Amino acid sequence: MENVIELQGVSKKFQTFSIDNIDLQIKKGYTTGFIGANGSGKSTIIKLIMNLLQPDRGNVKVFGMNHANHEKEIKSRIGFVYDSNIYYESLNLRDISKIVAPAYKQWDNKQFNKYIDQFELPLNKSIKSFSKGMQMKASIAIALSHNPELIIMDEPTAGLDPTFRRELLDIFQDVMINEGKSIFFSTHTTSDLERFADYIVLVNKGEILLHQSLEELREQYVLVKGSADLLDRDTESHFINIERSHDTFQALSKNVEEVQKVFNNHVVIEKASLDEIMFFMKSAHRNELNNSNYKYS
Ligand SMILES: Nc1ncnc2c1ncn2[C@@H]1O[C@H](COP(=O)(O)OP(=O)(O)OP(=O)(O)O)[C@@H](O)[C@H]1O
Repeated sequence: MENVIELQGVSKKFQTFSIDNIDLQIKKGYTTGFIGANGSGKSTIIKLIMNLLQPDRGNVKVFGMNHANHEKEIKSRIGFVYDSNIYYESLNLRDISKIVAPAYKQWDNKQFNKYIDQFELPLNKSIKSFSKGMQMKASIAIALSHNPELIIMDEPTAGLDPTFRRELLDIFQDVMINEGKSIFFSTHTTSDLERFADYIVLVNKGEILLHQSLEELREQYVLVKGSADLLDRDTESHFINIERSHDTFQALSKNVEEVQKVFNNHVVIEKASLDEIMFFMKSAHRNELNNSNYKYS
């Protein structure tokens, strides 16, 4: 299967944070949701993909090309929505569209005006008078109006009200029906992903903890709830991570058959939500870092 984004052995070190030797392949024609706690490295990885940051080591390819030799072509084929306003604040949308349009061979002014109408944005007011949600809508309208093959977004639904968020997801779904397009976006709103992502990438402390199809995640991961006295060294080994309260526990497992065999019907087994998978894997990773013998997958 063809990849639109490929990171090979990519490392980037800041003073207090580092990404160390990561590999990541994002498949063409699918929506991939990028999740992880605050400060886990999502924006940094997106900036590396967009060449807004350069890796200390490793290789970043988009559409099979390196930025060093093909930056213009790569950027012209990407619709990029960044988590803060990258346009001049004193300009209005009419001015911005005039500046942006010539940069893209495929700019579609009719489509742009359609989005501006649909998103109820004013063309003549300066961007600085826009609310955060309006700024995000403006970025999305611009990103979608040059017929990009790949849409990369850093928290596009942040600051948007639930009604518009829903509308926007429908727009992205429409865009995806157009064969061959790919979406890669970071979010903290996992319910959005449960509705329309094909693949999920989970990052924690600059490491990719998980990259799987949403369908597989739904099938494999279960949340197990039971009485704490069922736990001992052997039974605990069937879990990725366990959260204990006084006399009960909740735990994440990837192997429902094993759990059923070990605990019979003494535990309750439910499908794990993305939030639960994220929570338990993140703390399993923390335990693993504290105790290098612990293995969570
Ligand atoms: N230019 C920089 N210089 C130094 N440190 C940086 C720089 N950019 C990011 N960091 C640090 O890298 C870490 C990861 O930040 P990043 O913005 O990638 O996280 P994130 O997962 O996008 O977070 P959030 O969900 O809160 O937006 C943070 O600790 C941040 O302070």
